[in-house]
Amino acid sequence: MARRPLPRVLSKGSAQLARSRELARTAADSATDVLHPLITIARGLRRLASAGRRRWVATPKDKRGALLFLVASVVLVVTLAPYGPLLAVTALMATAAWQGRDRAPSAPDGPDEAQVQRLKSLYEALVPYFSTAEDPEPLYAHGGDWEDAFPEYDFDGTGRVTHLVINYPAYFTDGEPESRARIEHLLSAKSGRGREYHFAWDEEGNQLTVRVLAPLPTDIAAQPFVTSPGETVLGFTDPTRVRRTLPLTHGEERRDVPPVVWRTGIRSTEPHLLALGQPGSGTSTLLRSIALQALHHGDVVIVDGGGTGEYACLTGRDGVLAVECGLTGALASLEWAAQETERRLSAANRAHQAGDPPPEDTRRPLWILLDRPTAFTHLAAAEGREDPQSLLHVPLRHGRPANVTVVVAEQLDSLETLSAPVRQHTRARVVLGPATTEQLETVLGAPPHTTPVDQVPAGRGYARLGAGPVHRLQVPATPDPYDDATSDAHRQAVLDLLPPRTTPAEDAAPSRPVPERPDTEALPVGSVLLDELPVDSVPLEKVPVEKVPVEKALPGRALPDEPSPAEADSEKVPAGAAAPEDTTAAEVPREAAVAESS
Ligand SMILES: Nc1ncnc2c1ncn2[C@@H]1O[C@H](COP(=O)(O)OP(=O)(O)OP(=O)(O)O)[C@@H](O)[C@H]1O
Repeated sequence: MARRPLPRVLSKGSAQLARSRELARTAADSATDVLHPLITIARGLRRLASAGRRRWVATPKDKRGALLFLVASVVLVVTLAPYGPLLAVTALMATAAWQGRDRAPSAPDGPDEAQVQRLKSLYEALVPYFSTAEDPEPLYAHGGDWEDAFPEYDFDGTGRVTHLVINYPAYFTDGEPESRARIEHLLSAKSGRGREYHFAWDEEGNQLTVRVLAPLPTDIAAQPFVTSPGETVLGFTDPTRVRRTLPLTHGEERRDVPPVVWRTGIRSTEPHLLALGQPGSGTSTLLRSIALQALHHGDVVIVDGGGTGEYACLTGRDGVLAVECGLTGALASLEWAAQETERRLSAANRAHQAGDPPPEDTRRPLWILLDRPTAFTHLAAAEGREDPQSLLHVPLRHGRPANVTVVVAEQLDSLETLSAPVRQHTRARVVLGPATTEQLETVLGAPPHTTPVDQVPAGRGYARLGAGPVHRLQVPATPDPYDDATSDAHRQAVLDLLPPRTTPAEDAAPSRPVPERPDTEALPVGSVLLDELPVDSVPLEKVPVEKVPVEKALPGRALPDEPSPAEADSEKVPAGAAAPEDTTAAEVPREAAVAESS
């Protein structure tokens, strides 16, 4: 996002201030140049005086008389000698100038021997890639001159390259991803592993700029972010691609960090998101972070296929319509969400035709957050029931004008099990945790311009909004507050963001009778059913895993004792059981449109 311009008065004032500062700086520089000899002599006199004082203090008291006599004799001789005072003052000034000279060792002009060795070895390593036998004047040749090839370089304190500009011949195939990847791999290996490098290819100028990226901050906790409605902070990134910053607090400290902001709603070009990662990479944490932000302005339905109760803290909170951990509940909630999307669309259409603004009840954002939906896919196939993913088709396809947003978190290995609409309509993408370049490219649709590192902290990865640039991403720490391993500060940060409970804890005791409810089919399309449901919850500190069972509230439905899908997965699905047809469809190419996060 472009920075908002300063008000005119302010920007004019600051321009004048900057000009005055510049003038003052120039005047000070000129004065320093003119007065430099005087400054040097004054510094020398000061040094001579302090040396004299030291000498006087160091002289034993009984010898001070003799010393004083010697000095007085010299002064007398000098005074009486022809031109003596003049010569003495000249000698004193010369000595002071010598003593007052700047003694700081001047910085070496070029690289030291070890640095030259590093640059030479990089140059030699690049020769096979940047030379050809037909080139009459090769820029790269064994034993050749590296200085023409590397016009700019910088090293850190340990002597490793931190910035390098590389000239390469025009015939190098810099338009081919494979050729680039080879060079990038070689440079990151030769410049020192364990760091992340950013590569900027200037195809016009035949120059490659390599930069070492500072690690992204991993200590940013969940907190209220300064964003507009419709903006969700996915995490934080480098300042190179994103010019906007968000003011954040970190304990006592305040700092500005560039965010990756995802825009949803009617004008969004990537209204739904897919987050993928290895187990434990932090996709559930990302979903929790999104849920906490979504609850500021909207309602949330959570479908948790992982079945580990990671969203229990949201159960019964204001705006949380359901937290489903079982197949029956997931199906009921998603069916309702599909109907609600249709209702909103037709209500908005009727209003458009009547020339009215969209009705109020179609404007409040509705978020459908699914964690590991493929766990339900396997379970549904084993039980011969409908795949919950098939119910996402309507919200995915028509969600944008209806203010319905779908976020899916899944494990990388299950990408193929995601249904075609999920892969097609989720144009905002996130990959967290370790991933190969091929996996990143498959999910994001483009390779990142940085090298992946071996050790990735939880919540670290890449994000791409539509066809925009690939950003490095660090998700803010938003742990499950009921997890024993969560630190007190992080737990409190999440608890502070939770909306109040809609259902008081005492009312939501497990013994509370379930009210009589009509069957969903009998309800008028769009009835807000879920937010009136009882919440099986007990006081915060006692209950980690409770859900809002839609099915309990629907007397018409059978209520089997459901195992968590994760368990059922392993128990009921025979190894190699085929998934339903639509879930094994070949990878649909990602049509991307974009959004720049900044
Ligand atoms: N952004 C983050 N900052 C700090 N810690 C994180 C972050 N993301 C995740 N973690 C920590 O990493 C661990 C795994 O996170 P999480 O449960 O979100 O991963 P996951 O991908 O959903 O894994 P699984 O599918 O196995 O549950 C948790 O202990 C969590 O607190």
